[in-house]
Amino acid sequence: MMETTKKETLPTPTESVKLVENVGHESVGSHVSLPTLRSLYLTPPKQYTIDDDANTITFKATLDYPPVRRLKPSERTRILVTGGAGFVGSHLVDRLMVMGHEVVVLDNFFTGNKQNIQHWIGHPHFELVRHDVVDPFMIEVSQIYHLACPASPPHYQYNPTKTVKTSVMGTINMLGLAKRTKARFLLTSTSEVYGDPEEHPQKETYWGNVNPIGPRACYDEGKRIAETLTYSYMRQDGVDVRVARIFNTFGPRMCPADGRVVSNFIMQALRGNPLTLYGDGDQTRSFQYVHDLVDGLILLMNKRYQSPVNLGNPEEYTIGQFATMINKIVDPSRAIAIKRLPALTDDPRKRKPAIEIAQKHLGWQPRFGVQQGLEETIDWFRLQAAENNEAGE
Ligand SMILES: O=c1ccn([C@@H]2O[C@H](COP(=O)(O)OP(=O)(O)O[C@H]3OC[C@@H](O)[C@H](O)[C@H]3O)[C@@H](O)[C@H]2O)c(=O)[nH]1
Repeated sequence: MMETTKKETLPTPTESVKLVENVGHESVGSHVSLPTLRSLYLTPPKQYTIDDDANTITFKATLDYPPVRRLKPSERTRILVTGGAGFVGSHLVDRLMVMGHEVVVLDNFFTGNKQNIQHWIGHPHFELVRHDVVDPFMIEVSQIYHLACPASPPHYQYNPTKTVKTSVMGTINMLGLAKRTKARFLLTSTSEVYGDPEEHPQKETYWGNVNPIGPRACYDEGKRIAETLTYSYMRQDGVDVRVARIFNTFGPRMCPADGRVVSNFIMQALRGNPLTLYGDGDQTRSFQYVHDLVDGLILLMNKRYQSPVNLGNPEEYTIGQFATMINKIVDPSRAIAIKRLPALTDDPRKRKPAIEIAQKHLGWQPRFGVQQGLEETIDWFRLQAAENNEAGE
């Protein structure tokens, strides 16, 4: 069923409308200008040439790597990022590389994409290993950012047993590595540990309302046990741990077909198709731009706070409002068309982070308004569509 709705009124964004030009925090060396980061995904050097007559594509080696900060060897840290070729992982890798550190990426490329970190391959500070964290991995590192796990509901529900194994065995393996090497370990947990919350906004002290046998359980129970494992290794073995509970995040390098609301709505609007709204569209989410999340993760790793920390932008929208917003940015002249689909099982009705802990203990709060983040993300999706067309992919 397709219908056309009238424009909905959007809530006033809580963020100032001043555009963000710099990200990061000098206290942990993560500060960098936004144009520097944008050059890594919005204007990457073309790494192929096309011969239309012969119908061939020729890939080139990268000649110039992006500049990285000059650190003394004693200041440079060897950092492992699991899931480093994924959406969030690759932005974290960009930042750690630009900061001047040595970065080792593990990825099984189930949802990650080599292209996301292509611009670092061959760099003397960078290593890429195709590896599944379900199997043990040996290396000497000082910090571990453990991101590896599919995060989009259709991806993590595609093979739920594997998702549980990734969270449980993957986290045991990485905690074992942290224990042996005395590396600091950061788990990327999720707002999904709160399930369909009965407390709003969600504070870190809330224990959640999770259906342990539903279709989302492989992910939310998987991450809950990953948190349990993390604090068990801390108490039992003295591992120095950090836990980030990440709320809905969006940005360039989201997989256009990953099935989450931001990529679905943007792709549908760009193609001139109706936007698919699950259920009544009154369920809410709070969306943060990926650079804010990366700022928060690096601060968390480098500060001393060991309890879980919410990282998210409290700017809350109903999904119906969000559809209107995306449609308007993509094409202000187009009346929105909505295709209503049945509500998903166990879909949380509302979600919004309480961020007082991050503000107090990390000195972090989001800087990007949703509007600026969406504009940049839509620019990137447009670029992708043009490039894929050209490369015939
Ligand atoms: O096309 C769509 C896609 C999604 N939706 C709705 O939009 C809302 C958000 O859905 P998403 O799939 O983007 O993300 P969810 O909030 O359900 O899960 C996310 O939670 C936090 C993270 O850990 C993960 O990235 C992801 O699991 C849901 O209510 C969903 O039903 C639509 O209405 N239409």
